[in-house]
Amino acid sequence: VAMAKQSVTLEVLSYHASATMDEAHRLRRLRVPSAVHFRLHDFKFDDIHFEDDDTLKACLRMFLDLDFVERFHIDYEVLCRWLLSVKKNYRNVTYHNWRHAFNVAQMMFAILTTTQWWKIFGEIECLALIIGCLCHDLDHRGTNNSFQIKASSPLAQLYSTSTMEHHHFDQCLMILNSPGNQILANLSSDDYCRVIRVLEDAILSTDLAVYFKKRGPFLESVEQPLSHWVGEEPRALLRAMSMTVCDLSAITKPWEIEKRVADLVSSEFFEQGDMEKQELNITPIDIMNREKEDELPMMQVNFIDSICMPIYEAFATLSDKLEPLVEGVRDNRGHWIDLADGS
Ligand SMILES: CCCOc1ccc(S(=O)(=O)N2CCN(C)CC2)cc1-c1nc(CC)cc(=O)[nH]1
Ligand SMILES: [Zn+2]
Repeated sequence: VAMAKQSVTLEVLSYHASATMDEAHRLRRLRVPSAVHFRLHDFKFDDIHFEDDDTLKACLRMFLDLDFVERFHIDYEVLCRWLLSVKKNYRNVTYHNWRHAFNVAQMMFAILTTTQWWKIFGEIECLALIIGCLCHDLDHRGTNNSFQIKASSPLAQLYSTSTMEHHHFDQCLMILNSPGNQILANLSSDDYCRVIRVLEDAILSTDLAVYFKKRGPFLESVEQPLSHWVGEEPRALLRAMSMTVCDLSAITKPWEIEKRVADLVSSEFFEQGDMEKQELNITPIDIMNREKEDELPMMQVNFIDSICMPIYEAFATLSDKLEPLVEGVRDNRGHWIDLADGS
């Protein structure tokens, strides 16, 4: 019986994960426009007018232009199925959905190519970073780590720290190992192990608690010459910080985009607050409490000052090509101040 149950579980897991054969077959035959057509190098990128198919084609374009398909002998139809499976394993939640992951991956692509930092990281680490961005919030339920603990959810029993981020990594591995989705199948075992190790570190680095721990040492090293970042530890630190820079990058976008995304973030926060009131019978923290909605603009100003500005300024110090990101944050700070003053 146990074996039977085990096989059923695996069946369900692999079915749930992998997209059907014909979806992948359909996607692989579509023409994939250029990165310039999709504006994938643009820091002001906006996915609002993208159909779901366009997001998948844009991901194919990123893999092709970063030369991953050639260098890692990735079977193209397997890549199509893997992308469909990743997208399928994002839930239809307000903010932490496929579109968020897609935008985070596009920002990583834009940074790696515009700064030429792909030369510092090399192909293996770039592959892990892009896979990490696409997978970093897999199966997000629209609730944060502290909610898992408060609700003593099954995930909190599995992982006591970085609860959601461990689950996202677990989901990422499950899809990478699902039949028909094994885009890393043709890597040497050394290369495979390196990708997985960098991948785990990248996804776990998207926990803001981890970012706070690592940011100090990073900010102290930004005055170092670029050669400093070639070293193993400095490179790992730069990768971790890059994940946060991409994860929070809506704050750098033109006001219309930032406003739209902040509405999604606050809606998801308020939905969690509602659940905490109704199901857990506790008063949610201010950022998740609808009754404090009028304080939202000031919260964003604090978010920018305490979390965002330091890291974007540090990145612009490392590469002046990233100055537009800092300008975007400064501009949005002004808009949030205006809204806070009720003007
Ligand atoms: C937009 C609705 C209000 O959104 C916020 C309110 C407060 C703070 S906070 O810096 O004070 N801080 C962060 C760390 N938490 C543990 C405690 C609270 C951050 C955000 C916010 N977060 C994100 C990332 C998901 C995106 C975004 O746009 N805004
Ligand atoms: Zn995220």
